[in-house]
Amino acid sequence: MKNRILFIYNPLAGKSKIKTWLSSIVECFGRGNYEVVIYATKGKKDAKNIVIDCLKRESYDLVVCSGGDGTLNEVISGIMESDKKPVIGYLPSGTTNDFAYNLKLPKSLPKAAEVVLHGEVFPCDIGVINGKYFTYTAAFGLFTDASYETSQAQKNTLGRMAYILEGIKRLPNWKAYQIEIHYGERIIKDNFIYGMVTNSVSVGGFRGIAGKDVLLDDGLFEGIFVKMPQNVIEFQAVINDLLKGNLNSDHIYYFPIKNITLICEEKVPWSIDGEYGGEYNTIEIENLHKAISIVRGAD
Ligand SMILES: Nc1ncnc2c1ncn2[C@@H]1O[C@H](COP(=O)(O)OP(=O)(O)OP(=O)(O)O)[C@@H](O)[C@H]1O
Repeated sequence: MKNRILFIYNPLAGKSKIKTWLSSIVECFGRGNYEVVIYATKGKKDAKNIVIDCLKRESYDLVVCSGGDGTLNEVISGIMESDKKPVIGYLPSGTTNDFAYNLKLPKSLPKAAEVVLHGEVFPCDIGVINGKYFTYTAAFGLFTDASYETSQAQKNTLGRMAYILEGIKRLPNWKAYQIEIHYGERIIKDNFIYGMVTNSVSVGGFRGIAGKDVLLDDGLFEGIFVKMPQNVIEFQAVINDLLKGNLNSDHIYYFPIKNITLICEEKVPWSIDGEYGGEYNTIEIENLHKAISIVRGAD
């Protein structure tokens, strides 16, 4: 009997790059002796629902998705909510593809399809934030709403520049949240303009933003929380430190996280893997150690 691939792609992700390569990808899977079941997503949550539905009815050896970090999040969430846990393959075709950078995947989609068939399967940590899964980042504050409020049309025209322009528009309106952070035995109370819990060397296309110690399977996330600057010069210095991954700054709390709770009197909007994740007073985040199996490329 042939091995089976469930292949889900977002036809609008990035600049609809997938449409050029669809046939080459299916041919590649065919050469690998796989039977391929294909779905194009039609909107939000579609990828997640397809995974849950298909895995309920049948068995697949691989679930492969093509799209950006949002589509990957939905596929992983679908697998996390299913009883079956097939290996995940990823063909990055989104705008920034942050998580793909961790997986050392080629930019060429047919080459990434070869990696899906012949790469290394490795167990990867996944995050859960108030019951929702995340692959590589959960964040609040400065710029984070740009990640989900930038329109697909803008992204399709300008690529990653669309996110940067949306981010710049928000610069004059930075806001601080008074938050109590509980992790391990420690409690931190401060005013924060930005916070991120991440498992990625790249966030928003900025490489090295989470420091040099990122491992996807160590059971730990990197936590980065930026205190409110006192003036514009301090603000500029903090942004520079953050974007350069200079995290040993007096303005930044930076520490490893297994579990964390954040409490704020006002509701804080969160971005989860670059999509809108809801607004909360209390946030609980946990690292689910080696919860999924995903294919990665070689160095
Ligand atoms: N046919 C569709 N029409 C509109 N939205 C879709 C469609 N298919 C999927 N989506 C939604 O679009 C969102 C963003 O998609 P995705 O992450 O794949 O691409 P992207 O935004 O271009 O890439 P990136 O996340 O790297 O910026 C996802 O949350 C997904 O649910």
